[in-house]
Amino acid sequence: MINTARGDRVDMAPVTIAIIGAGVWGAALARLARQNPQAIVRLWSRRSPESLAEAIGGANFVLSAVSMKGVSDSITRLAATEMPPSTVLITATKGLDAQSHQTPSQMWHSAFPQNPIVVLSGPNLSQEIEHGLPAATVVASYDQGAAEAAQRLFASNVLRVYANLDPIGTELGGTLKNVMAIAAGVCDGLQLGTNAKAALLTRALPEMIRIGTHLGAQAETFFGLAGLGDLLATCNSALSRNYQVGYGLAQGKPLDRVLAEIHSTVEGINTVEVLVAIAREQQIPVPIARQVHRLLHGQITPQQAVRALIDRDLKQEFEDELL
Ligand SMILES: NC(=O)C1=CN([C@@H]2O[C@H](COP(=O)(O)OP(=O)(O)OC[C@H]3O[C@@H](n4cnc5c(N)ncnc54)[C@H](O)[C@@H]3O)[C@@H](O)[C@H]2O)C=CC1
Ligand SMILES: O=C(CO)COP(=O)(O)O
Repeated sequence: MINTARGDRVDMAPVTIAIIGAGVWGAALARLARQNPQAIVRLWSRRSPESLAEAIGGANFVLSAVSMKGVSDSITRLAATEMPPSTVLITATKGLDAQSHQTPSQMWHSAFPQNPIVVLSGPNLSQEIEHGLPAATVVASYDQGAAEAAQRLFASNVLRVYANLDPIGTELGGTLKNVMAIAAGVCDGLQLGTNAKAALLTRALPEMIRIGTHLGAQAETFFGLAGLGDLLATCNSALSRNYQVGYGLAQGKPLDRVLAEIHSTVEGINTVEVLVAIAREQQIPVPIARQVHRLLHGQITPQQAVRALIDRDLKQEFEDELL
């Protein structure tokens, strides 16, 4: 049991964390880590005056909060430093690699097989975190000690942190829900109502589980904060950039205009490509993701996407589910 009441850490020695990627999520995570009086927090970006080697020097934790497109490059940069194998690597990216279809934690593990790898993911809209609103998140690792160290580091009176032993499931919950958030934005943008939204989110979860378990996740993880929790947060918030994409498309705007207006990372756009490719190869039913994919490629209108989902062959509710 870890005592973190009111942010006090009775059992914690000073620790240093270097955060790579000073986007909105990296900045919010730095703010969260600074809640811990025992933490020395360094936030590094490609524009920082100091080198990456200097930024990570003596760090107990190195956390990557770069977008998916920056993960390979960040790995290459870090590999050129002399990071010791004891450094705990935390990944907070929600995406899938377009070429290898790997998750970020799998990529980090391939590059640094000796370092403990922790995934940090949950229903954590950065703007709410920046406003100091309370939230909960998950740190997951095959190395329980590393997950618990990350838990002690981030737990505070504004963040409740749970640990688990399923990094892939934790990571994929946050990644796959981005595709569903695009669909949810369409649903709200078309003003389809609460019944339709409940149906969409309920059917989204087994779709995420089918792909997630194929990729090595445990099904039960999708019922936790990093799965259902993040699905609910992202699909119900206009703060979500993925949701904003769906909402904008439902208003008849072209995708390039919607993306120009958002002017930030929208991971669901690339994730749906990987998700649909895996589903095709493995013949995994992902009807919502398929419609999102067709919509983003301009092959159908938002209205046609809704119609296509409703017109599917009738079936048993749990016929091909894993649960
Ligand atoms: N914003 C949010 O509410 C949350 C975001 N995330 C995830 O965190 C990741 C980052 O998202 P945001 O910070 O929101 O996006 P952002 O667009 O604000 O920042 C992305 C950051 O990645 C950096 N980056 C990109 N390529 C890089 C490279 N080659 N080397 C070094 N840095 C590079 C950019 O410079 C930028 O600082 C995404 O995977 C996102 O899904 C996760 C939880 C919450
Ligand atoms: O992952 C998030 C919240 O948990 C952020 O969602 P967006 O990337 O859609 O803004």
